Amino acid sequence: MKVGIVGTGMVGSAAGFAVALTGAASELVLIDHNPARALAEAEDIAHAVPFGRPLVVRAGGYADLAGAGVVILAAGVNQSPGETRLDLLARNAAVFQQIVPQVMQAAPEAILLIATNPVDIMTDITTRISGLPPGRVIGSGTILDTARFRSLLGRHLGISPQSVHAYVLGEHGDSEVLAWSAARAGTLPLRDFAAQVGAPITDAVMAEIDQGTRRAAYRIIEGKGATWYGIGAGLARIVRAIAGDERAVLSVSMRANFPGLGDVALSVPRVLGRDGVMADLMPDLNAGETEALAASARLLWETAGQIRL
Ligand SMILES: NC(=O)C1=CN([C@@H]2O[C@H](COP(=O)(O)OP(=O)(O)OC[C@H]3O[C@@H](n4cnc5c(N)ncnc54)[C@H](O)[C@@H]3O)[C@@H](O)[C@H]2O)C=CC1
Ligand SMILES: CC(=O)C(=O)O
Repeated sequence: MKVGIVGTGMVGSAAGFAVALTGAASELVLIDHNPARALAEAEDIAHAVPFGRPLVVRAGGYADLAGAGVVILAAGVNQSPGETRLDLLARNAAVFQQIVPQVMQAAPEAILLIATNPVDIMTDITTRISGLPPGRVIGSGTILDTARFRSLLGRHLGISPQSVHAYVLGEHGDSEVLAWSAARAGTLPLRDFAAQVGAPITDAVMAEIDQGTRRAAYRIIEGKGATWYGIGAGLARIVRAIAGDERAVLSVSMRANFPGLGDVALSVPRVLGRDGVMADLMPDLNAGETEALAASARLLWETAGQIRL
């Protein structure tokens, strides 16, 4: 499958690198406002191909997206230390008003995969600008937060994150909801597994994992200016699910009806295949998690409502 990436800064190039190593695509086209950057990233990623999977990589313009199955949108500004993702909205909405029509003109059949922050609102905006069915405009949403949650739970339990089945829901941002009550490890409910291995989930453990997940981006940005490896791998994972028609269950963002509110883009676990989102799966939540998810949805709905297109 041909994959395009618009915005080849840290996130876009990390996604391209992960696609090259995992074989999620057969052809990669890199586009950036700064053509020299796209050219340099294409050349650098091409040098990883002999160590990865067969792939043709090149820099190009929008017309080169023709025939792409997925186009990743990672263009725009990122957070400076102390900024929230929502602080980026006005600047990145202006960027998307410029790029989405050009992508649509060149590749009307493509599934759009949004990484730019605030990713849920950018997914909402892209759905509205493109006119595509919502299931074909996918935000990376909480795929990264879910990976962070699983990684910390796996470390606490002494098992691989691949054996942890837990999700982060709602906003990819400060109001996100860690779905503790639906979490499982191996075949067991999380707390039963934790008791068996002598690593109980105490309030202190929950607080530490919550902050470790929710505040991860802030810590990394403080230390090295931006985050890119985790999201690059997450974007490649989504591309692979689509390209292989995998029907994989991943927590991603999409504009959909939220009960009692209306249409809003946020993350729940969703089934992903060749045509994009095939189904939404709402985990069993306790009362506190249900309330937190409704609050996250309301925040996103109100913020998206402020954007005039
Ligand atoms: N969804 C997620 O989980 C994550 C999202 N992000 C977000 O991804 C976005 C990109 O972050 P970075 O790659 O670190 O930023 P970056 O500054 O390294 O790269 C952004 C790229 O976008 C390009 N660009 C800007 N305007 C453009 C336009 N009109 N057309 C084409 N290209 C344009 C720039 O030239 C630059 O190369 C940010 O909004 C960041 O917050 C970052 C990490 C995780
Ligand atoms: C920057 C960002 O959104 C993240 O690393 O979660």
